[in-house]
Amino acid sequence: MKERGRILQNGIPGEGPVAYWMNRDQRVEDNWALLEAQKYALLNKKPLLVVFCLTPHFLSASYRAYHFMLHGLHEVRQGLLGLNIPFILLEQEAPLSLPNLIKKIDVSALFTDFSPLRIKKEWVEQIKKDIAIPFYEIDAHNIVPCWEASTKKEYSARTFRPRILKKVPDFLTPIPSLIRHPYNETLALKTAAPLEMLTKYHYPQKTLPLYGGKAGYTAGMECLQKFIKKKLRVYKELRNDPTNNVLSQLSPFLHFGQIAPQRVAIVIKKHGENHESIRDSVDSFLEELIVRRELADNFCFYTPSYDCFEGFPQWAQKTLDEHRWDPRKFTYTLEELEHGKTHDQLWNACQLDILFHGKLHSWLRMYWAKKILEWSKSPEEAMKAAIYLNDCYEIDGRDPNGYAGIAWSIGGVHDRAWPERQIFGKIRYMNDSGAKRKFHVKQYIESITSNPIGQL
Ligand SMILES: Cc1cc2nc3c(=O)[nH]c(=O)nc-3n(C[C@H](O)[C@H](O)[C@H](O)COP(=O)(O)OP(=O)(O)OC[C@H]3O[C@@H](n4cnc5c(N)ncnc54)[C@H](O)[C@@H]3O)c2cc1C
Repeated sequence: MKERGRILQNGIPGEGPVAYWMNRDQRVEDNWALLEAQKYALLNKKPLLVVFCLTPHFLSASYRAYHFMLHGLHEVRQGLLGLNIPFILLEQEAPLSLPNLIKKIDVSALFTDFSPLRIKKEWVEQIKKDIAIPFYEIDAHNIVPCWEASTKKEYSARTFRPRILKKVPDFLTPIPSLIRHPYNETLALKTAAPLEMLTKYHYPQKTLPLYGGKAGYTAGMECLQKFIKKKLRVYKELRNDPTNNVLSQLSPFLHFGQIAPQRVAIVIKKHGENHESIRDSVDSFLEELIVRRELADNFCFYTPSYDCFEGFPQWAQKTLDEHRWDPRKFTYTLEELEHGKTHDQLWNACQLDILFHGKLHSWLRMYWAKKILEWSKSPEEAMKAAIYLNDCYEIDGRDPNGYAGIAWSIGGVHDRAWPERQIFGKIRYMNDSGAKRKFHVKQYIESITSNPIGQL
């Protein structure tokens, strides 16, 4: 089998259980990091436990994101209990209190999943300093581990596609199941249940929860089945039409790792093999799920400043600098943007869609971010505003896909130079005439303004 993990630190194993620090991949099923931790524990005849570190503030996440995540973790805890694997929820200064726990119960080896984001990298470095046991990282979020897919920052999907597609057959393999763990860990530790945490902390209260609390592995797999049954057939043809939303709606489940991209790819591919007539739609969906999604991880992994102007390619920085002082016909404050109070009806509807529903259609996300560039005093300000709004309100925000998508829209990342114009320079421009050619703009606006279900 191909290696999906790497050693973060060698060390001297403790005498106690093996621990999996669950972070980005919040599921029991199809989780390579948990599977590897169990393999190690079985080999060494050790108990196994899972630790989740809860921080009441995470980037700009609001209550809606915590609500979705904690419901998913509730299901994780139940699933682990049935497999004789304790689930520990660490609070206080989590995850920096993880080394204390490791020492207290003499953990023999630590496993974690992979994230290319700065915050996780910093946590890993801090924890490495404070522990002396073996520490492993497994990429359970990408089909091809990020460092295997490419060893450098890729210029675009065109350069990344052939590299990753060459490796996909080696990694898109059947996923084994966990077994009921045969070695017991009797913890003298009292640990809280995820749903208790919903009321314990005061999370940023900007939004109502979404999906009626329907989060977690079961809800994610139901969403996948619904997509296959009702929308996949027309995915390629209608994917750019927000009034006919045929997208999978899987991104919240994928973002929190409640379902595995590898499982989604296996199920979709199998369905395509059995239904030749929808082959184009299957290929189009797998391009998004595998190539575009893993390209976003590649961007964040190899670009320390993935959320800043400095993360843009040189040509984009140059052209934006040349147009830095171009007059702006409209500028808006963050508050005006946040409440959808601009002159542009379509943009306001997009922003209300984000506020009410926590998820904007793919095509509209590009339009939404590009207008923020057009109406901000500088590209830096535009990046800051777009990232804040995306991370705070989008249920799938705080994700490499979001940072790459915003950097694509505002800073030409993974794109090429286009004919030059005011403010944008050579960054690709979008306007509402383009939107009108693609879909019924008025119908979209009405569907949002007449159906508000969230609140500020
Ligand atoms: C400005 C901007 C902001 C974005 N912010 C986010 C974000 O915060 N979180 C997020 O997950 N995606 C983000 N995207 C990417 C994309 O818009 C979403 O992944 C998609 O809308 C999710 O809906 P879906 O699952 O129904 O999509 P589907 O079309 O059904 O796609 C299935 C999966 O493929 C992946 N995918 C689809 N499109 C892209 C893409 N362009 N880049 C990378 N992966 C993709 C996602 O994991 C998605 O869940 C952003 C794009 C832009 C332009």
